[in-house]
Amino acid sequence: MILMIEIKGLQNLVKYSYHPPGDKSISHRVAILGALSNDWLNITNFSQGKDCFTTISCLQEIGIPIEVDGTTVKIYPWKKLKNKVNLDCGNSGTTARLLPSILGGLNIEGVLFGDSSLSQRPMERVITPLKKLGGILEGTDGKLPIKVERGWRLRGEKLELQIPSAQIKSAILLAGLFASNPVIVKESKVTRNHTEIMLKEFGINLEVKEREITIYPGKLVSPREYHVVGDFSSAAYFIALGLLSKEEIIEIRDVGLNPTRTAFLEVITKMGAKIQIINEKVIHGEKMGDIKVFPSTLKGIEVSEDLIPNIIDELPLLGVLASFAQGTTKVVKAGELRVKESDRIKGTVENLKKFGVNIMELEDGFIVQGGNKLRGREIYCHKDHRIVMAMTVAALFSEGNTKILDSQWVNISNAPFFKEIKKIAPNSIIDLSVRD
Ligand SMILES: O=C(O)C1=C[C@@H](OP(=O)(O)O)[C@@H](O)[C@H](O)C1
Ligand SMILES: C=C(OP(=O)(O)O)C(=O)O
Repeated sequence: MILMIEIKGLQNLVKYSYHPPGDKSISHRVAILGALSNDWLNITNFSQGKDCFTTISCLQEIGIPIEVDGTTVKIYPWKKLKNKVNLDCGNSGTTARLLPSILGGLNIEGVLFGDSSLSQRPMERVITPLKKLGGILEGTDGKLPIKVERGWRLRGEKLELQIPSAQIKSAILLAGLFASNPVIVKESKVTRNHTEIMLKEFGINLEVKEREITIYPGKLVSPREYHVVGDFSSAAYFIALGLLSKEEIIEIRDVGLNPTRTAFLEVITKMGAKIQIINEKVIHGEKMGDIKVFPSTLKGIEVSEDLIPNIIDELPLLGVLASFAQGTTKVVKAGELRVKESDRIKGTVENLKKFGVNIMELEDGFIVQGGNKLRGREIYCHKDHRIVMAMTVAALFSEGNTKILDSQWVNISNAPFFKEIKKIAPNSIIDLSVRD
């Protein structure tokens, strides 16, 4: 694994067809629903991110028989689960926020904990709504560790969410599977809807009216085979490379195009990006297709507030693209970025400033004055995969060399990231890893 890298900027890029790894959000969910269905399930193109294997090892820890062979994951029916578990959720917010509902629903006592980053992230946002449904659980000052007790008696309630978060919505919907009556969740803004789509794929009766979702408790039925579409968020870095390149170099293949995930495409198109979507189809209710990316001259934009939840993980990358665009780009109402794996507003602003970008930090976003000429630097990405990948794009279009001190964190969502980057930028990546 590459631990520390140096990136030589402004080298020749090579034409490449990028197949992103399986979608991270969908992989977490299909592993969880597969485990709950208590039947066989063969999952192909499972995510290559460590976070999804964290979910798998937590499920194995509670007694679900799961075999992993590369990107194929086989889930088997189970007879007896453990009564009491300690679950290490590592760096993964999705794991820590979705699994309390599973422990409660399956009547397992447990403690969920995580690494130093995850231990700083807010958990009250799932604890409070789960308690309203009848869940018995407690956090530690609103954070991890979370202690889940046995004996949940979940009832149907209508919950209105103030924070736009697919993880909170999904925690409630998963608890709804075990409730005595239908559970209704009303979102303040549309967030990614993979849980809703997948629950239907597993035979659950679910109604969606605008931002209001009703789940009718029921037994999950395994589809037996599930192919995960390519991860749009991983593809975004490669789309950015294709836009900034002087020549046409990138085509993205078999990528998820669920509209609640692709606000990045909407925003960059408004900035002047030339892209073409082809070969669209739907699998397991999820839209997918190929994206052709053409070199583009970009202009600054004010990102619409309503789109923020659907572009949230791509905002550091948008900061990078805005650095090369003409004019001003403004991102506001994105305070959620401060409570991700790191403070992503700080990490984006601090690092782009090092590259020489004219960027200003706001409480809930940032303002970039475009038209910058970037210069390579030594940077630290606060052990955050999305910051490492965004800054790699910046480094490839900077003069001189950039050293990324903590590049290994890409493995959280996309372990083969640098292997793939080397195929597009063969002379740009120098591996500085020190191995024993
Ligand atoms: O549900 C999910 O799979 C995710 C939801 C988002 O988090 P929030 O729910 O906290 O917005 C996103 O940032 C994260 O990468 C994955
Ligand atoms: C925020 C992220 O994930 P999680 O919340 O699952 O840690 C992410 O992948 O950018």
